[in-house]
Amino acid sequence: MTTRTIRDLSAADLAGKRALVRVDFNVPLDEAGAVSDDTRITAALPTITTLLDQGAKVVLLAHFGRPKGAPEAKYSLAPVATRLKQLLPRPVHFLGETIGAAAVAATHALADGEVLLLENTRFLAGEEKNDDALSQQLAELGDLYVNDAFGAAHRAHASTAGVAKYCRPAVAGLLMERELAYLGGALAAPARPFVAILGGSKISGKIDVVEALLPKVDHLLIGGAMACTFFRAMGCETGNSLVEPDRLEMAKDLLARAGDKLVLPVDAMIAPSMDAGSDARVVGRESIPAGEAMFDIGPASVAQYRALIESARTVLWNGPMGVFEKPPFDAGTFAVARAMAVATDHGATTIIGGGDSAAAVAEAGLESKMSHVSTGGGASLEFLEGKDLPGVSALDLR
Ligand SMILES: Nc1ncnc2c1ncn2[C@@H]1O[C@H](COP(=O)(O)OP(=O)(O)OP(=O)(O)O)[C@@H](O)[C@H]1O
Ligand SMILES: O=C(O)[C@H](O)COP(=O)(O)O
Repeated sequence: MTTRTIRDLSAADLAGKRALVRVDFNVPLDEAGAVSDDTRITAALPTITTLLDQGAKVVLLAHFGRPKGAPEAKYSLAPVATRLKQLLPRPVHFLGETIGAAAVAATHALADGEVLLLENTRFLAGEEKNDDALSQQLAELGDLYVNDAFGAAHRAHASTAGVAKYCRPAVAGLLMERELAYLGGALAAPARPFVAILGGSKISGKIDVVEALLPKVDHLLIGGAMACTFFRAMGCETGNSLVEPDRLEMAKDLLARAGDKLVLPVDAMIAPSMDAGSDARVVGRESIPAGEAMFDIGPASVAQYRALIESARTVLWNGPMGVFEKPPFDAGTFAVARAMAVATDHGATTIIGGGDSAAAVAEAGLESKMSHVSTGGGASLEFLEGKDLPGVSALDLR
C-alpha cells in the first residue's frame, strides 16, 4: 500500500474546494529580511498550480523558524508571501492570522484559483504538541488536506499530522510524492552498485543511518569529521580533529562488522585551524600530528571515492566531506558533487539528502545534474534511518 496523493483525486474532488496545503517554507532570509534561497518555495509550486488548475482554492500552512508557540515579528511569513507572489502568477493573499474566525472567513472569501498564505503555525501554542483541539481548528480551514511539507514530515505537529484526522481526504502533494519515490526507491530496490556517502560533523548524528544503510549498500564512503572518530578507533593519532570519544567503541564495532563495505579516507587535508587554509597540507590518515586537525579528505581519497561514485548506478549523499564553507577545505565536497554529476550522465540515479550537501551542490551549480535534491535535511535522514515519518503516516493510503 502506498500513500494517496493529489493525483488520485478527480477534478470533481477539487473544483470549488478549499485545499488546505501544508508546505515547508522554512527558508533563509538575507540581512535585508528578504528570502535568500527560494528552493523550497519553488519546489511546492507544482502542487499549488495543479490544485489551482483543477479549480481549487489553495490555503497554505507553513512554519518558519523556531518561535516558542507565540507570535514573534522576526518569524512572520510575510517575506515568504512577498516571494511567493513573485513566483506564482496567480492572486496570492497573506493573512497575519493562522486560525480563528478571521482566518476561516478569509478561506471562504477566496475565489477559485486563488491562494491564501496563513501566518506561521508555530505562533500557536498547540502546534508542536500536536494538540488535538488545534488540529480541529486547523481542519476548519479546508475541505481537504494536502501535505507537501516533506522537510517537516518528521515532526508530529498539529499542522503536519494531527489535522489529517479531521480534514479528509488527506493526501500527499507532488513534492512529497517525489521525495518518497526517490528516497524510498533507493532503499527498496536500488540499481547496483549502490554507493552511499556520509559526511558531516558528528558520527553520533549519523550512526542510525550508517546502521540502516550498511546492509543495503555495496559501498559506504565516509567523510567529514566523523571519519576522525573511525581513525581514532583504528588506533591512529588524530591531533586536534573533531573526535567523539564516547563513540569510539561503537566505531570499533562498526569497523569489525562492516568489512570492506565501509570505505574510510586514506589521506587527510590538515591545518592548525580551519581558518589557516593557507597552511593546509596533505598527510596520510595515520599521520595527523598533534596541534593540527583534519578539515577535509585528501586527494588520494577523492580519487578513490570518485572512481566508486562514477561507476555506481545508485548514489545517495548526505553530509559534506570537509569544512566546505572554507576553501581549500571545500575540495573533497565539491569533488563528490562533480563525481555524482558524472554518474548521472552515465545513467545513475543520484540523490542528495538535503541539508549541507544540498547547499554544496547548489553552490557548485550542479543541482540540475542530480536526479533528485531533497528539500528535507532532518526528514531525509530520519527516512533513511527507517523511521516512520508522522507527516506521511497520517495520510490516506491507496
Ligand atoms: N573535518 C571536519 N572538521 C570539522 N567540521 C567539519 C569537518 N567536516 C565537515 N565539517 C562540518 O560539518 C558540518 C555539517 O555537519 P552536519 O552533521 O550538520 O551535516 P549535514 O547532515 O549535512 O547537515 P544538516 O543537518 O544541515 O543536514 C559543516 O558545517 C562542516 O563544516
Ligand atoms: O528546515 C527544516 O529542516 C524543516 O523545515 C524542519 O524545521 P525544524 O527542524 O525547525 O522542525
